[in-house]
Amino acid sequence: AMECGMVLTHLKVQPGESIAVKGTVLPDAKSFALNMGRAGSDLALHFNPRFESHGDTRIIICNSLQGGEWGEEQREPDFPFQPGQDAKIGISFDAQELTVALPGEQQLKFPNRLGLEAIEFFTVEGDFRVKSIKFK
Ligand SMILES: CCCO[C@@H]1O[C@H](CO)[C@@H](O[C@@H]2O[C@H](CO)[C@H](O)[C@H](OCc3cn(Cc4ccccc4)nn3)[C@H]2O)[C@H](O)[C@H]1NC(C)=O
Repeated sequence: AMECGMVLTHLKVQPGESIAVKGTVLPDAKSFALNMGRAGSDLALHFNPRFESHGDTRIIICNSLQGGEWGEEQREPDFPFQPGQDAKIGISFDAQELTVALPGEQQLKFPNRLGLEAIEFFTVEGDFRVKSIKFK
C-alpha cells in the first residue's frame, strides 16, 4: 500500500529492546497500522486497530506479511483505543513472539513467524498522529 505515514528504515532493534510510540488517534479514526519487520513486503507484525474498516468494528487485526503474502490473521476484540485520545504503544520481541504493550496495561502477543532477529523497518500508517518515538 502507498506509505502515507512515517517510515523508518535501517533500524537495528534487537530482541529485548523496545520501541515506544506515543501519539494521538484522529477524532474521525477509521483505522491505523503499525508495521514492523525487515521491509514493506516482509513484516513480522502488521498491527492494525480498526475502528470501522473492512466491515470490522473496534477490533485489532494482527498479521504477518512474507514475500508480499498475508499470513493468518489474529483478531483481538479487547480494544483499548478511543478516537481523539492519546495512546502509547510499546513493542518488543524475542525469537518466539512479538509483544505489544497497549493502553490500560493490556498486552498482546503475536508469534514471530519470520524468525525476525532485528526490527529494521518500522512504519505508521492511517489515522494515528505520531508525537514521539523512543528506542530503549
Ligand atoms: C471475509 C473474507 C475476506 O477476508 C478479508 O480479507 C481482507 C483482504 O485480505 C482483509 O483485509 C486485509 O487485512 C490485512 C491484514 O490481514 C491488512 O490489514 C490489509 O490492509 C493492508 C493495507 C495497509 N494499508 C495502509 C493503511 C493502513 C491503515 C490505515 C490506512 C492505510 N492499506 N492497506 C487488509 O486489506 C480482511 O481483514 C479480511 N476480513 C476477515 C474477516 O477475515
